[in-house]
Amino acid sequence: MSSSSPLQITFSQLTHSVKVPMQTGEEKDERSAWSRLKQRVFRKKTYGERQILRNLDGTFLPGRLTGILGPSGSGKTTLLNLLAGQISTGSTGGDIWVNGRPTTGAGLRRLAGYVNQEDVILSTQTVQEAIEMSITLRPPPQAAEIEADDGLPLPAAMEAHAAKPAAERRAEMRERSDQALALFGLGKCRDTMVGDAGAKGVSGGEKKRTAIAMEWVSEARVLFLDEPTSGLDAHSALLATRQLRQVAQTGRTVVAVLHQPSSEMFALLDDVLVLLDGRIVYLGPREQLVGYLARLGRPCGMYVNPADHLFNSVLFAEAAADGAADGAQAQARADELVAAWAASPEAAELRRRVDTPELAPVGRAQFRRTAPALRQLRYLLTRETRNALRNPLVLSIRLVQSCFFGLLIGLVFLNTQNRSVDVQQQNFSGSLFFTSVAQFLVAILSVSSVFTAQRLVFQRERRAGYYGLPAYYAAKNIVELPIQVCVPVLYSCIAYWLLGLRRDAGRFFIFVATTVSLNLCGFACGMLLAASFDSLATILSLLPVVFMPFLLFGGLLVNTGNSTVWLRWIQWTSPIKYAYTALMKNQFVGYRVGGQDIGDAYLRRADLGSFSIAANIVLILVIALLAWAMAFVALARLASEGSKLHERSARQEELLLGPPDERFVSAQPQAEKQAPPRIEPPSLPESSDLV
Ligand SMILES: Nc1ncnc2c1ncn2[C@@H]1O[C@H](COP(=O)(O)OP(=O)(O)OP(=O)(O)O)[C@@H](O)[C@H]1O
Repeated sequence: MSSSSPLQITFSQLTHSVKVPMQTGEEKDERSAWSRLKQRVFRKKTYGERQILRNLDGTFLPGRLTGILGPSGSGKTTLLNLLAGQISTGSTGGDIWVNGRPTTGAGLRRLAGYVNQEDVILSTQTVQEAIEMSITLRPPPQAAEIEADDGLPLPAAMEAHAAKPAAERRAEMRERSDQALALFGLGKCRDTMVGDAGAKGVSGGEKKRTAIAMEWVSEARVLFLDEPTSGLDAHSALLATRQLRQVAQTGRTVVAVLHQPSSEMFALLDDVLVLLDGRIVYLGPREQLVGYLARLGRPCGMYVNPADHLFNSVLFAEAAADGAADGAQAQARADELVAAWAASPEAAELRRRVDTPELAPVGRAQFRRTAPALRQLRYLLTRETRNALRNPLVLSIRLVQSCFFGLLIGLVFLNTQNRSVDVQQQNFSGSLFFTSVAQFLVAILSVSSVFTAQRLVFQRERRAGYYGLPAYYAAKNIVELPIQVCVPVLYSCIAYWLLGLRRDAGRFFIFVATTVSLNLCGFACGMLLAASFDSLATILSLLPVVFMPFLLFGGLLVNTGNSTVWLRWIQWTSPIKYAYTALMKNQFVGYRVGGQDIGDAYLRRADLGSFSIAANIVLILVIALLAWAMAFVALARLASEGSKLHERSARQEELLLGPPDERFVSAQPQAEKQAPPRIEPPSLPESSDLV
């Protein structure tokens, strides 16, 4: 079955460089401070290329755990991200192959699971829910699909699985998540929420293992992990490495960047890649590293951790000897180590492996898949609802806030209808303006603060292929909708009657419709801001710039008919103005006090335009729709930001499914091509083996 085929990743002459601003020497001149400032501000910045990875040749083998080691800044994360298709900045050169088929990071991303340093998981999910989300939204290939790779049409095979009764599929999912919980030692905390800095949940180690388990259950045949043990205590780090080794032993290709592995952790590695200054100084079996270093004249003592020896006595030899690393000396040492590696028999053996890779076919069932859109939507609706309910503080603050504003405005302008004509005009217009401003502003702030906190989760999940943007956006809006309706309804029920606005059910419903539309508009604008800027601080500093013109042209502060002509257009962009106009017309059209018609005359003086109430409400909704659409586009950009997620994805699949590169086919005997080595499906270790 090709789904069990091992995947060997090979790369040759891999380079990566980024543009960095050039350091121009500061002149020690006698020019005035002003001249120096001018020179600084107006000087044209020049950029130079910085090579982060330099001509790397290597291979990662299936069934083996490879550890990438090296000093900070040596390019470990860059290499991992490049292969996992997580980099879009800079320029990349060289070749990458999977089982001899040419590909790029974008192609590998269709096959590989990726765990980054941050372990971003929605904080209100429990460990079990997070793992089950991965199974539901990124279902592993079913037996039928694997068979399909051997001949049957794949869609038919997928349909066969989808046709299984829901209960049966649920039982399969539960069984799979139980296996993951056992394998990664997460049984004890299965029902604990993941948590975040604000609300403590599982421990750092458990969170990391949950992130790994989420990739494991998706059955990706390749796993890239960036520092899966950082921040863990020695025992948890060892446990995590042991689990990675077990995952590798099921035939998967596992590559992890490791920092300072202990001797026990080091002993669990099958292969080691040592990077220095963006170049390889060793790549091969772990057990041969010590012998190799001894041949370089750096023998490792019997009771010394080889990883410590590597760092302290080989990579940083000069620093150890002299107490400080001189730049030129360090460079010379790096050149020497790279040259020694290039001339070594180990490098020749590696070259042979690079030139004669595994050629087993890559199957369609090996590509990572996302569940059908409807299943995504159903799942996300449940998750978003659960998330809202598990954040009762946020929900209750919004409701309490609404009551507070309703009471505040109601009590300040209590029973305005019993006051004199002048006071009524002033109080009603003031309170209706306050209503418009408060409803709009509170909606913007509440949604942008909540969503900026979830931005990273969305970005990571979207990139990891959990769901499509339409399903996410629809679920987010559907779950938010009742809240955006309840908040203004609550406000209206309190404020309308306390204020003494016209006692007429029709007018009350118009008041509610206006505040609800305005809330929805504020919600959409908040989403747009949160999708466009990455921090709440940026949004808060930008908000006055956007908000003040809306406020100024909101209808109360400036009589637009008499304002500066070329600035009047701003009023047509202001949802506050439309809401205020609708509320004012609702109150003042035909409003009579003691038989005297005071409403229409007042409205004429206010010069709020000729649009009807309905037209004003429709215009608020049009702005809301525009902001919604723009927020969708901003989210789409956010999801693909920093990655070439969809880059020629179909073309990459085609290449991976196609025949191996000619150069490898001619290099290997015919017999090997016909009968690729087969790795049996994973057999799960007993959980008791793990600790
Ligand atoms: N986009 C970029 N622009 C400029 N420099 C970059 C960029 N990406 C990486 N670098 C630089 O490339 C070098 C390698 O970075 P990388 O993150 O791969 O190192 P690392 O070995 O993973 O380090 P660490 O162990 O500290 O995480 C660093 O000096 C880093 O500053």
